[in-house]
Amino acid sequence: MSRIPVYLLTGFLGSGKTTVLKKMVRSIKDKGKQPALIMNELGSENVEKELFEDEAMIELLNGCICCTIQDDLRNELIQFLKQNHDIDVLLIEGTGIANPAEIVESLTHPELIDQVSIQTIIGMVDASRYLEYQSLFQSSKEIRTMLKQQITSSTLLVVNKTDLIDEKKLKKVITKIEDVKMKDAPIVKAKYGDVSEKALFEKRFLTETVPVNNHSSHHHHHHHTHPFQAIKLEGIEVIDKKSFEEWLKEQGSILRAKGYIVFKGDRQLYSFQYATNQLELHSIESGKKTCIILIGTSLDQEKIRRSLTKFAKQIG
Ligand SMILES: Nc1nc2c(ncn2[C@@H]2O[C@H](COP(=O)(O)OP(=O)(O)OP(=O)(O)O)[C@@H](O)[C@H]2O)c(=O)[nH]1
Repeated sequence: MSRIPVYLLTGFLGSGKTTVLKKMVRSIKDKGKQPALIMNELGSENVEKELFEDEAMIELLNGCICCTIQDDLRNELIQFLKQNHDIDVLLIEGTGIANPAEIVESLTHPELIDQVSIQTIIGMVDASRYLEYQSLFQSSKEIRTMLKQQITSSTLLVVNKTDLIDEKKLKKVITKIEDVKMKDAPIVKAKYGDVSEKALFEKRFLTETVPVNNHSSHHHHHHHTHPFQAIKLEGIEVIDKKSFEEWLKEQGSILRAKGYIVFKGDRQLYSFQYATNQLELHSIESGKKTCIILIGTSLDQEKIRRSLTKFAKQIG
């Protein structure tokens, strides 16, 4: 099944997300394709809804995708994709305070990862307020943390509202962003979100499914840079628990792992969560296929597949 391309837009309140979203909707429609939008508002009403009257839309109200309604996003999206087969592209705008990593989290859930393909995470930055938001005296720790999370998980950074500041201040803003952003994520300057289509739509996130028992050599070499990746490994029958933990820790560039596994000598199916070097296991009813989903930067899928093959018993 082919995955539906997904574009994520993130950025602090008022940074210009909706401005860019409108532009993206227009260019998708100009190509004769059908976009759908997911807009997430903190309040109980989405005031921007009327701007996108013609588009299929899921509204997630009364909460931020990143905290209270992550499960909602996943479930709504699963339902939505079942019912709307004519959608070509999905655009997701988080609230101004969403952490995009949490949206990536929902989209790479085992139930959803085969249906969607994140293309890029566009981080909007309000250049005219950035220094103020970073200032210890003028903002709060929460705001600084939020901005940092948004910038570190974006695969393209749009420094917007450059019309409101001078060249010197802009340079300072860009230097600060360069200090925290993902290595391969480019920075583009913009006024009213006037970023080229090429920059906005370029694929900068890779989602792949890799069968562990695939011994044939038709593995593709990706020459493009993908600063961010999600790899789904499938076809694993049982795995040795101790080796699995060690293996996860050895994969330095993994930010997050999850999936369903069965351990050697234990027929129980587990859902596992791995973050900040900690493995959490929850036994679940059988009925799900085993898989391991890895999210990280510069992952070498062939190396990962080979090292996993060493200690995992495979299906087929
Ligand atoms: N001066 C200036 N204003 C801009 C620019 N980009 C957007 N704006 C204006 O800033 C306001 C906020 O822009 P939006 O695109 O709604 O920002 P947003 O990130 O969606 O805002 P939230 O919904 O609060 O999260 C609007 O009035 C825009 O017209 C820019 O580059 N320069």
